[in-house]
Amino acid sequence: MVTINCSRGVPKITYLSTPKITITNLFSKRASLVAIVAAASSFSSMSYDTELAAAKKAASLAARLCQKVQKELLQSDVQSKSDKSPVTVADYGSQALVSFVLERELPSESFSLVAEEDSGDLRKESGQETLQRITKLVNDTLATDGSFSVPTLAAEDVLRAIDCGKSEGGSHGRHWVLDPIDGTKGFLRGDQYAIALALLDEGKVVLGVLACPNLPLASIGGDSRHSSHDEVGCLFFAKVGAGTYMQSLDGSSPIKVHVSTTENPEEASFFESFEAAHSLHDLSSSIAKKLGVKAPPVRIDSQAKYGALSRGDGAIYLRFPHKGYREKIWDHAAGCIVVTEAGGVATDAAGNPLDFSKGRYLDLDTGIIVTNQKLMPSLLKAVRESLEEATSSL
Ligand SMILES: Nc1ncnc2c1ncn2[C@@H]1O[C@H](COP(=O)(O)O)[C@@H](O)[C@H]1OP(=O)(O)O
Ligand SMILES: [Mg+2]
Ligand SMILES: [Mg+2]
Ligand SMILES: [Mg+2]
Repeated sequence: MVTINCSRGVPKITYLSTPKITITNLFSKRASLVAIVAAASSFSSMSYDTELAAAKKAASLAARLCQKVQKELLQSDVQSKSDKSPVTVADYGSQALVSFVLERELPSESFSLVAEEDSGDLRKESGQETLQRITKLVNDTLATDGSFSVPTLAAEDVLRAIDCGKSEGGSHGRHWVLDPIDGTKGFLRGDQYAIALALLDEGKVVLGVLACPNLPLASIGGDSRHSSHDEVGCLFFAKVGAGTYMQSLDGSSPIKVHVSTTENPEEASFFESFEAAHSLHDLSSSIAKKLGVKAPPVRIDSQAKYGALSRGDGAIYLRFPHKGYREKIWDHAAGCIVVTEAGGVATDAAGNPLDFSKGRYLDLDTGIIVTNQKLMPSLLKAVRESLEEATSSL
């Protein structure tokens, strides 16, 4: 529902849930007309087509920047953040680029971005050389897209674009959610990583885009053989109620994708983090064994796992971070809609849906599990039993 409140002649529009328009305290006929036109145009944009096009463009350009850096990776491009996790010129450059492109492409919308990186270290004396390199990378990448007739961005513009990502998100209004490089450790190893961008509207994920520059276009499922000749670079995108599509980052026609429909755990393979520090591999293998999964785990970095799952490369994703780790919304928002619109289910270890409306962090029980609708009940049972066994053996 859209409510228009024109108490002082200025129409204020609030979205509620069902498609009905109410106009309260109208001041004049003119005000009411303005209000109805504004509501109708805002309402029609609820198809999120413009936002999706902008998100695809932003993530594809960011992927281009990241690919360039990964090819030329220099030791000086890697810094350590205060939590000791790595950050590269590509993480910063990707965030600046996505922030800049979204604002440019959607000038009529108020812009709120919840993103991983901030410019603190780049504003220090020691960060100046890195900042110059990032600024050049962003400008060079923008120049590869003919549609930006912008003058060259200055270092200060880049810092400002990065810092747009400080929003707290929440359950009201619209917020973009960005991980500029998800799986930085995979990126540094030359393996999988993703640029993950989603839009929250009133606390719900309404669209998501995952750019996975190193993911083969062909299946990476259990039995698939890979060769260095495999074509790589996938762009997954999903819109609420409209399904999930995949195209190549080079711009092939999108194809609709679906999760695996297997009901038989013996046929199901499962994904988990490459990094043992990110997820408890022993717990996953105990769950898989209980469930009857025969294939060994497929270990890859980043939300590329959600993308691979959405096209049926495997049937299950298990993620159990070590005690004390708090999951951030940018690590799951895009992946979650990509997999759910492809027919999958993503919950915490207790079976609760993931709630992206609580700010920058996800507030969840123990871990994240993803599979198809048919396997979910038996997966939840196996998770519960394995968690009970793990607790009783402490
Ligand atoms: N100690 C940790 N435990 C769990 N996840 C982590 C940890 N440190 C970083 N991450 C985040 O986990 C995600 C990668 O997960 P995966 O193991 O599935 O590749 C990334 O978002 C990564 O952040 P980042 O975005 O900085 O790379
Ligand atoms: Mg990081
Ligand atoms: Mg991440
Ligand atoms: Mg990241």
